[in-house]
Amino acid sequence: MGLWDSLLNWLRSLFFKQEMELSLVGLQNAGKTSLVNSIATGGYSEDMIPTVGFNMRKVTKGNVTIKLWDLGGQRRFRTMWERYCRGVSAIVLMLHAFKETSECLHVFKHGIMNHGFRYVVDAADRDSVPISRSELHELLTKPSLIGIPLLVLGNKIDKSEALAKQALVEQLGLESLKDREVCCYMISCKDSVNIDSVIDWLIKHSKTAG
Ligand SMILES: Nc1nc2c(ncn2[C@@H]2O[C@H](COP(=O)(O)OP(=O)(O)OP(=O)(O)O)[C@@H](O)[C@H]2O)c(=O)[nH]1
Ligand SMILES: [Mg+2]
Repeated sequence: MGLWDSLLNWLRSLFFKQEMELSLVGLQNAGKTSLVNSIATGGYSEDMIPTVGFNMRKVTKGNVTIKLWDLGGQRRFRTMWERYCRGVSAIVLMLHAFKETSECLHVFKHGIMNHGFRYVVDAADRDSVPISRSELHELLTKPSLIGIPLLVLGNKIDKSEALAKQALVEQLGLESLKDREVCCYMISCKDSVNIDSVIDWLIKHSKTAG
């Protein structure tokens, strides 16, 4: 980048500061805190501690300061989601979407957990799409959240059992959401797949600071 371009960018950043606030919701183990780390530093770790309550992180990308409310996904924290979604520029729903294979169903129907088996998923993972669907639709019925754009992120596409985007959109019933903008990306925090698209989407939804 030339000196002139750098100077222009610097001037632009002085005059066009943007800011946004968003809330990350989704079941436990979906990868919400991993996404925050990925956006903030590009780092990734297998050893994550479940979020208790919530964390707030501020991340700056170019001219945009993003205030992220990273909410705990365990059942006892889900009643807080609505409070932290009020007035934000966007709601981000994250989930790990795994398809149910016939072998997988067999394992669960017969209550066998064979650790040599290729599709070893725990019960919470197996149910994550239907539970995410009902939590999402319940959240979005709240009058305080009408019209807030929704970004759905299907995480962990590095895994072979990950669902395809179309299947995820259908299983979450996203097409029935008519009162707001809805967008969906399939991502991997582990392999940094589509994290750039997520950041671009967020930046497009920021507002000029008042
Ligand atoms: N394979 C794979 N694992 C991931 C990915 N993203 C996150 N994980 C793993 O998923 C686990 C849970 O990640 P967290 O970021 O703590 O999940 P969370 O949604 O913040 O969970 P709560 O805070 O309990 O709501 C961790 O072991 C991560 O390493 C991914 O893209 N691929
Ligand atoms: Mg977390």
